[in-house]
Amino acid sequence: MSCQTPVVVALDFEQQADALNLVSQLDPSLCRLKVGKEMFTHFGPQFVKQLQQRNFDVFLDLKFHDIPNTVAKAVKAAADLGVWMVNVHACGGSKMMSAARESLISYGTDKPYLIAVTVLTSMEQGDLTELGINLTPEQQVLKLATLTHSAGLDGVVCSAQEAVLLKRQFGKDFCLVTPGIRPASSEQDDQKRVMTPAQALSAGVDYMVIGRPITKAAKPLDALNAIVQEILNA
Ligand SMILES: O=C(O)c1cc(=O)[nH]c(=O)n1[C@@H]1O[C@H](COP(=O)(O)O)[C@@H](O)[C@H]1O
Repeated sequence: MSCQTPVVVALDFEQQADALNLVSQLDPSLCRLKVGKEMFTHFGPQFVKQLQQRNFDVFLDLKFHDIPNTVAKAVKAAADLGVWMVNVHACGGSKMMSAARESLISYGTDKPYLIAVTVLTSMEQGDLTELGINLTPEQQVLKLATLTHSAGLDGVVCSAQEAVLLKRQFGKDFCLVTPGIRPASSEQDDQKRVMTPAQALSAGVDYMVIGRPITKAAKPLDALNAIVQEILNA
C-alpha cells in the first residue's frame, strides 16, 4: 500500500543501527523516509537500498548545488538509485535546474520528483541580510520558487509559512515540501520558520519533513503517531 500521510521522517542518525531500529517500527503506509547528507555520507546507496527493500519511498536530500553538468549527472544518479524524490538548490539558477530536469526525461513516469530548496527553514531575515539579500524570506522564497516553476521542476522545499502564497501563485500541482515542522510541544532547535503539523496541513503543504521531534523523542513511534493523529484531526 502506498503512503497515506504527508509525513516524511528525516533519518538523521550517526549510527545506521539506530536508524534501522526506528525504521523497523515504522510502516510504509504511515510515512516516507528522508536520507540526508549525514547518513548518505556515512552509509551511501546501500543504506538507501535497505530502506527501499522495506518498501519505503525515499527522499534523497543532498541539495545539489554545482555547475549544470555536474548537477544533471548527480540527479541522474539519484534516479538510477530509484529514489522517490531528489532535491537541488534553487540558488544554483535556472540553467542548473533545467539541466537537472532534462537529465530525467528519459526516465518517463519513473522519474523521481525533482524539487528545489528555496530559503532554508533555519534562515530568517538577518541571515539573508548577511548574504547581501535585501528581501524578506517570503520575497526570496517567491523569487526562487518562480525560477523553479519556470525551469519546469515539480516543486520546492520551503517553510509552511510560505505555503498559502506559493499555492495561490503556482496552483495545487506545484509540490510544496516543508521542513521546520514542530508540534506545539516540541523544541524549535535550529529551525526558524516553523509551523505545527495541523497549521501546515491547513496551509496546503504536500509533504512535511519531520526529524528530531520524532527521532529524538523518548518514544519515537508514539511521537510519529501523535503527529499523524494531529494531521488526521486537522
Ligand atoms: O531539504 C531539506 O530537507 C531541508 C530544507 C530546509 O530548508 N530545512 C531543513 O530542515 N531541511 C532538512 O529537513 C530536516 C529537518 O529536520 P528536523 O529539524 O530535525 O525536523 C533536516 O534533515 C534538514 O536537513
